[in-house]
Amino acid sequence: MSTTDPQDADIPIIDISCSTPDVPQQVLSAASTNGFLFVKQDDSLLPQAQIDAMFSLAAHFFSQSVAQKSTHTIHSAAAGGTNRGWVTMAGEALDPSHPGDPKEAFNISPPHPVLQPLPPPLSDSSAEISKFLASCHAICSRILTMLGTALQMGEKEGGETWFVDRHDESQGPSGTIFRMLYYPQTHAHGAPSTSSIRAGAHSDYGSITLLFRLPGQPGLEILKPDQVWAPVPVNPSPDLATPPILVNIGDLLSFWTNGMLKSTVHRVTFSGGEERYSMAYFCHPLDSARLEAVPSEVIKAFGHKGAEELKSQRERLGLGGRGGSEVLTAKEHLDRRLKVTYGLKD
Ligand SMILES: O=C(O)CCC(=O)C(=O)O
Ligand SMILES: [Fe+2]
Repeated sequence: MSTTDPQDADIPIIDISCSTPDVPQQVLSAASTNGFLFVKQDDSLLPQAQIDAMFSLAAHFFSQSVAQKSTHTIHSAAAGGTNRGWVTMAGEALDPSHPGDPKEAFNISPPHPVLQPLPPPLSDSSAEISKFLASCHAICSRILTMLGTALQMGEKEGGETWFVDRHDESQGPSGTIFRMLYYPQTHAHGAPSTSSIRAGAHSDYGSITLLFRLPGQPGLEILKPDQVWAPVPVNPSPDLATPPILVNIGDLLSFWTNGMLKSTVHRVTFSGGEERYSMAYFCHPLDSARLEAVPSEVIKAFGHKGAEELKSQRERLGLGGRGGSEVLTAKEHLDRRLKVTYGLKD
């Protein structure tokens, strides 16, 4: 696999704050081409100051000692349980066929109704974190509604809010998780400096992901259909004062749409001494949501064109053993993925 010119990622920038009728169609088109789109940053969606504040908070947290960070180790009771808390260097492998990723993370789930226990300095900013998560969810809901509109979801079955209804956090628990990510200087932290892979090749587990990155800290690449890795620029347009939010489709929306929406494989790669921060909001449906085909004429017309891709995706994710067609719930699906990522035993 080779790497090509940045333009090759071919990801459109869409202004979802404007509600002209063509916007849902643009979102669907991007979601079913590369599975990636840039959402133009707009303070009415999420003030830039809030994004900046979260990055500062993350930098402060990760700068602490291992002893300070490990009081809230991932999956521990102190951190609020499964998939919450601090992931140490190489503590997970997004591509399980490779060693652990040389990065750290801190996972925060949305308040139910209060936030999980947090260590300093995150604990001093609970209100800001909750506000940020709520804004992220509102952006995801807007995109999910647009997808419902463009897919012409059956009115009798719920219409354009079909997806949003299944992501209504007031109705129960979900796998939604916000991750602060830190990719330290590899040579300074004893990680393997020979590899430039900082987050192994993977597709995201949930419905949609919002990714926040910093100017001057590239590294994300997507795998194009011709098996070429294409870099995704942090800011794709000189006209934009701040980087847009990168949105990508996860496995669940791909399953849900018979493979019409693309859950594209991506990775983070960069070599050498630089450190890098990013933040990802992984939006998941309610745990109880069933991953069955959705009531959409558009998906029906798409038919089984995505079947091959979906089959290989199921195999890649180790889901083939259930006959390939058994309907999973969102929670069953997520539990399987987390087990593989963290190397958890039954
Ligand atoms: O750090 C990044 O830019 C992307 C990370 C990512 O793809 C993930 O954590 O799922
Ligand atoms: Fe990802």
